[in-house]
Amino acid sequence: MKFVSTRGQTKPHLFSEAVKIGLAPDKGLFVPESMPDLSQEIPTWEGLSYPELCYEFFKHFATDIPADELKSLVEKAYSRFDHKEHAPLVKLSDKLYVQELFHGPTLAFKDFALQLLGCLYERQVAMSGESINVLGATSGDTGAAAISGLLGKKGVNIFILYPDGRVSPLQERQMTCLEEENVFPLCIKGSFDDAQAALKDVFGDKEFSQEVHLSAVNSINLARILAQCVYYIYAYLKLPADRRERATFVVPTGNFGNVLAGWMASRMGMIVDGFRVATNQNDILHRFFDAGDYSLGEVLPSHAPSMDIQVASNFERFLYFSLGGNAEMTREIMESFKKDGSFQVGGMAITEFMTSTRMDDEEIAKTISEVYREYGYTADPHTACGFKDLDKLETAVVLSTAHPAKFPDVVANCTGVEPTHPSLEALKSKEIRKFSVDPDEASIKAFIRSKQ
Ligand SMILES: Cc1ncc(COP(=O)(O)O)c(C=O)c1O
Ligand SMILES: N[C@@H](CCOP(=O)(O)O)C(=O)O
Repeated sequence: MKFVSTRGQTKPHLFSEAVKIGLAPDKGLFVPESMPDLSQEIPTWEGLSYPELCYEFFKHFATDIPADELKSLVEKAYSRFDHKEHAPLVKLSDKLYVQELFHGPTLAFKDFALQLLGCLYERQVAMSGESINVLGATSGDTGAAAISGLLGKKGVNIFILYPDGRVSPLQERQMTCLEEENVFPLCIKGSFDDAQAALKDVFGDKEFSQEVHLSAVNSINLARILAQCVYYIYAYLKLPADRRERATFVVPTGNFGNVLAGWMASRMGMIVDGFRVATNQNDILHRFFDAGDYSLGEVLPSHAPSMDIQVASNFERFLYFSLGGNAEMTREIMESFKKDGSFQVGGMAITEFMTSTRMDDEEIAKTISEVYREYGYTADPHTACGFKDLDKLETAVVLSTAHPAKFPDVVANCTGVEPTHPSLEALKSKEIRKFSVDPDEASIKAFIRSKQ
């Protein structure tokens, strides 16, 4: 299996090479050259453990990694989860399920991909003998998960950009209360979009990328998306057989990596009724799926800070596939979006298979209270965005993307009970260590160089 760029100006790469590069040199995103048809295999995976399922899935993509090595990488990646099922499916009613994706080391769904990516990078460093510099941008959860996935791995420096004051206090502590010399939390003035735009400019400098062996941990990295496909298939196989094809996955959405992963799994043969993109008040994606309007607005802080995003990276992959793999058109649209901050849908079909909802802060708070009262279930503010208009769906699987204890204040206000988690409690007495940088290419490159 090879991977090509959504912008069509990069030669096809094998899995390990595409993972190492992260962003394609033509500034596009890597995607599989063709989608494997897994429709016959998926039913045979019923009953597999999470790591077993992950291995079966990755065999189709990581074709340049020997099978026994891939198996042990996957086993190691999922050894630090605190639930034996890793991604348990909780039934709230006959028609309503929640898939809990917060049982990894940093209590958010990002752990599923970043624990694995950490192991893939460790293998790469061991094989090449070259150190790497990992650069990421976060609105709260990717940063902590990336640091956890890479902690203690030899030959890796970690630089994480995040918007100062716009992640939850405990999310910030997860990134900054560490004593490791090779971890650099970099706060910037501005929004996550500013951090992500600067990061893409840094990756866009091919010479610099090669000079410092730069690697990506955001969902621009194709390994992130592929790893996230697995829990959809896991949930699908845990549903009663007669509900599977009637199910809609409801996905709290920001950078569009999570829902894209599910949608890709469906294109490989996981037959479901559809996907629901659930946004907070930063609703560019809702406006697109609802009315075909893809135009930038200002990023507004919300109760669900990790979804305070307007420029969703993975929308480019969705565009590429929806345009039938037309890289030239994808490139033109993305370039004009960068210039004008909007684009017209034109001939692109928006299907009922991907629908959307939006919630403002008032609705998020109301929903956390209602879900707690009605089902005795504590939803974090991101997960809460998924609980809208569910009566319109035959069967809903809401992805629970973060542990409520990461956002204790808003949850306690809505339920009367403060959610806690021992790993977060332990951080409260530790010292914060962070660095300030300007969110521009030159300042970030200078900082990275100064740490070589
Ligand atoms: C808790 C939480 N929920 C949902 C999302 C949105 O996921 P995605 O960016 O993949 O759309 C994020 C951030 O990515 C998050 O951290
Ligand atoms: N919400 C994310 C934003 C980055 O998304 P990613 O999936 O591209 O890493 C975060 O928590 O940082």
